[in-house]
Amino acid sequence: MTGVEKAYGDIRILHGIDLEIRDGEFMVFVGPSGCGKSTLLRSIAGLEEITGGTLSIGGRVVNDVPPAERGIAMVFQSYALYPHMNLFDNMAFGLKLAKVPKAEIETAVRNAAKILHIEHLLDRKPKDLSGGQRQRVAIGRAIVRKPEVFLFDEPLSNLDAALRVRMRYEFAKLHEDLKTTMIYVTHDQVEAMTLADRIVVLSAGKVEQVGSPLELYEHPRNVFVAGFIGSPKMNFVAGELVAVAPGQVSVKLAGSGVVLRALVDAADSRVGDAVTVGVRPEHIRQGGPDNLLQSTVAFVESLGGLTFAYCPYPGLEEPLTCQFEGRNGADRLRSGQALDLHLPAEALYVFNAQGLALRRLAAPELAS
Ligand SMILES: Nc1ncnc2c1ncn2[C@@H]1O[C@H](COP(=O)(O)OP(=O)(O)OP(=O)(O)O)[C@@H](O)[C@H]1O
Repeated sequence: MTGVEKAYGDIRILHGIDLEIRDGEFMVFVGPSGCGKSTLLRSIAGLEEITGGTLSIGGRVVNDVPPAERGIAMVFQSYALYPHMNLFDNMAFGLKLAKVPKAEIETAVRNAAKILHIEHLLDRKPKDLSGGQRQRVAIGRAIVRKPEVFLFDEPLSNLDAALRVRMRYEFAKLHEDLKTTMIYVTHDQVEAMTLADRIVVLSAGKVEQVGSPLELYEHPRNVFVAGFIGSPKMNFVAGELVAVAPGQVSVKLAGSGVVLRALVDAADSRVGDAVTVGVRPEHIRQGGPDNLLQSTVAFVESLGGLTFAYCPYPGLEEPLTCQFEGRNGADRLRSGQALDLHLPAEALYVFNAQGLALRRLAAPELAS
């Protein structure tokens, strides 16, 4: 798609989206509530008419093609099953309307039911199913149509946490089996990270970045993507550049005046520039040779395998979130305890006053 725009009257929702989705790709649209991801998906489906730009599917411009002729099948968050029909009829309905021969419908529905492990439920009505089973029927209804593209709008958001994890795996498997292009909308970045071949991060109707999950995690383009991708969220600290050398900068932190070194490409940056330093909770260490912040632990959360320590620091509105492995004594951390936090230079991100990331140098020691 190129320059895709959507407005309701004067209210512009999508601001010129350029995006290419590859054949067979699992593409996830992610972003905060209201950013326009459902609108973009519905525009692809043809359920919304775009107000600018060009939308093509498989090389054919579909701007004026009705939804039923776009070769897509959409699965909604609400499942939209027909309550009075049993599962077989729910899945067969679209094919019956399209006057597909009976034997062919029978085969298609039974195949889809097999893929989704709901063969034994075909006589039941939707009300006699669990949430996860209803979700499968909704997917089954899409599968029988053999679309070129599957569109999923927050399909897991009505399910409980354990079932979401299970269904996440089922989605990944479905994609592996069918190898059909899938576009999946979610506001949950963990879902995006685990399912996607590539992720599109959207905010306020614009694309912030497109890339593989690890590209976005390791090389976010800007503060928004850095803060959105990764769990727990990246910590941010305001500061000012006090030294600029090839491949590295030194940043004086606002509030404390502590100077941290970061291995980033300093091109176009100058001493005196206002910057934001970012560090992921999982990259903070207890003690180390340099880049140290002396803090007092305010609060500890132990999850067994992992321990989170929340550590206030002068100049920070919120305490730094630090994530430690449960072993090596991290499980004995207590609130009130003094802690030297080591922020490794190669793990730091630096963003300029416009919020754009200075290019990070490869950090192989962190990749493992
Ligand atoms: N028919 C409409 N008329 C006017 N504004 C609309 C209409 N439909 C959606 N919007 C607005 O468009 C914006 C984007 O909505 P959209 O549903 O695409 O967001 P989203 O990113 O999918 O959010 P969520 O995760 O909350 O569903 C929202 O601000 C919404 O209020």
